Amino acid sequence: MSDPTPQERLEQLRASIDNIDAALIHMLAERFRCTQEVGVLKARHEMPASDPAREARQIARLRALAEEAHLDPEFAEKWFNFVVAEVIRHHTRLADAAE
Ligand SMILES: O=C(O)C(=O)C[C@]1(C(=O)O)C=C[C@@H](O)C=C1
Repeated sequence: MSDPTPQERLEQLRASIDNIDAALIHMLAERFRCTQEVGVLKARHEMPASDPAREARQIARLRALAEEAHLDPEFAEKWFNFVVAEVIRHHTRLADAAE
């Protein structure tokens, strides 16, 4: 079989990107389902919304995984901090509603 044209190769790659983006959305939704339950638990038991020690451990772990996977560890850390900021916002809202 002949090599794909540049346009065909672009379309093949975009089909893979579409699948990866869909998987990421589903994984993020699953993560937020878990953190939502964590938020309810924390609000009910008056636990602090954030846990900086847990975050530090997770950042170290994710940076190491990123390096192994040839992904920029700075990017991995930024992604984690971005997601955690949103989680803490949700936790805080739940705690305020429980007061
Ligand atoms: O593990 C927790 O205690 C959470 O609330 C979850 C989570 C996270 O999204 O990974 C969010 C906030 C905390 O500071 C630490 C971790």
